[in-house]
Amino acid sequence: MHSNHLLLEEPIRMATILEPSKPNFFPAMTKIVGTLGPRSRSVEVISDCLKTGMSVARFDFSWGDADSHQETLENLKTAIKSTTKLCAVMLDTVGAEMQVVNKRETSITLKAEDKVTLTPDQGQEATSAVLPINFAGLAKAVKKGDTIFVGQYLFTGSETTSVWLEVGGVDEVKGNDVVCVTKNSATLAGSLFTLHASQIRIDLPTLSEKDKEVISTWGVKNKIDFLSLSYTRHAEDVREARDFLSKHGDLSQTQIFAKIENVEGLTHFDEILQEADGIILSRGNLGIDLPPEKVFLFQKSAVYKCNMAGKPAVVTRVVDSMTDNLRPTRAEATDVANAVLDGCDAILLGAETLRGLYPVETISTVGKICAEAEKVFNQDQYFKRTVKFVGEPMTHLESIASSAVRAALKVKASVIICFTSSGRAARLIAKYRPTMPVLSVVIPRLKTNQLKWSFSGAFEARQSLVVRGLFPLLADPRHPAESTNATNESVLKVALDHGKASGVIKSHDRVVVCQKVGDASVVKIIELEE
Ligand SMILES: Nc1ncnc2c1ncn2[C@@H]1O[C@H](COP(=O)(O)OP(=O)(O)O)[C@@H](O)[C@H]1O
Ligand SMILES: C=C(OP(=O)(O)O)C(=O)O
Ligand SMILES: [K+]
Ligand SMILES: [Mg+2]
Repeated sequence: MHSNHLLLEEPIRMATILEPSKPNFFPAMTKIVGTLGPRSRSVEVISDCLKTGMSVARFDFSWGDADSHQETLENLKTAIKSTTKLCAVMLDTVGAEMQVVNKRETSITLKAEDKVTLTPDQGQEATSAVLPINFAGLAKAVKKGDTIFVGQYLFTGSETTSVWLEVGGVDEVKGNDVVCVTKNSATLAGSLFTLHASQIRIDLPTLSEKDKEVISTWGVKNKIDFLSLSYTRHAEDVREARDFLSKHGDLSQTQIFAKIENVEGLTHFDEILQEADGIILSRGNLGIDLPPEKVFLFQKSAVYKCNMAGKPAVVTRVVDSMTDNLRPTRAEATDVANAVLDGCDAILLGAETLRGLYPVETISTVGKICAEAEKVFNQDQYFKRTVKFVGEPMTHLESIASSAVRAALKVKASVIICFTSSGRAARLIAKYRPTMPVLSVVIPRLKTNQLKWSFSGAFEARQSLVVRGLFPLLADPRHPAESTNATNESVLKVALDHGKASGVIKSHDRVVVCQKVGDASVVKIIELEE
């Protein structure tokens, strides 16, 4: 992989573009989050998704009930066991999402220039003249000329099932109803339609009552690794969610990924990033809230800020057209590569895996594009920029982490092995974007919550599955966290054996190891014999 590293900033021979890539033991360093749903819930399909490279499964509670999501999760567990591929679980909230209430799930045809009334009266039937919605405050939030978008859940933008509406005049806002003019003809079809009013403050809580209920039941039961906090608009939203999680046992360890889905979230990005464990650039919704010509600017600056903060950045909605097609458009294929070059950690697939015809092929295609882009990622420039940003004096751990990456590059190591308990050291290494994989060896710690003793480590290992370049390995709890030379050596041997078995480490390879010896953090370079 790193042996045939090209630099885009240098003239490359065009013919080298066509050279087939060497197969890797893993599909890509960039991670893939797959939304599981009707097309991706059998053990067979999920197993194939895992084998192809999905490392986080997203359960989106905007649709479906807890029982069906539970069934899918049980299938995921079976698939994890049989494939021996690790996968983290992400619960995605409904949040401040406006939805059309269409109980009978009939399809509704709307014609351009016709009028349609949005009403909070959920007792009414959805027809081409009236669309009942789940939010009473719309009439107060919008004004004449505002734009409202209605699309199928996980709308791709290219289907014919979404409409743009324009809010009519003052006289057209009647009580809580909003009369709009339809701007294009379309047939709304699908099980759920979501509504998006452009650049408007929607006075709905970020954690809805349903979200709280789902987190405290489904979330607790399944010890979710990540909470994907839809429509995060302020840092306070993250603090409230954190506070809620902390009252639910194991969920105090759940990481919160703030989803930036509208201009309000974008405006408060810096403070949200400080509070959150990671960011999801929710380009589906944000992409219709922002003028199209501004979307890339948000992406580039948000990913940069996440990188400098050492927090994972997840980009959504990359290959919508693969929902119904085996090949992405050239624009989409280029977009995936650009997200990797921008520095993202993971790609989140929505409709493609949830209801698409080719969930496995999509993961495979996206993984291959990511791997190609990683080969030309300008690591040198990135590394220097990051060191400069951090400034001096660095914390000891940051200095150790960046030195490990530098040493690994200089000696052309095939992997970096990092011992960690909290996951902090491994994340810091990943922050410097080494070109080689990082095996993060998570050493369990014995902990107590006053009621019982248990081992830490499982959350920490799974949570690294969203970080670019990190490949976790959960050490046997019999290896105590208090490192002595003897335990360090025996754990290192396990990690090396694992690396050799999976093909990432070969004889005579150099390996950089980051570990504590006594009280001192050290970076050592070892050269393997046979
Ligand atoms: N059990 C362990 N054995 C050896 N070294 C460790 C262990 N846990 C962490 N380290 C090393 O200690 C330093 C601090 O890492 P960090 O991930 O912050 O550890 P912790 O989670 O224990 O605070 C790093 O150099 C890391 O590689
Ligand atoms: C992933 C997104 O959100 P949702 O949870 O609605 O799919 C998005 O808007 O890109
Ligand atoms: K959602
Ligand atoms: Mg969204």
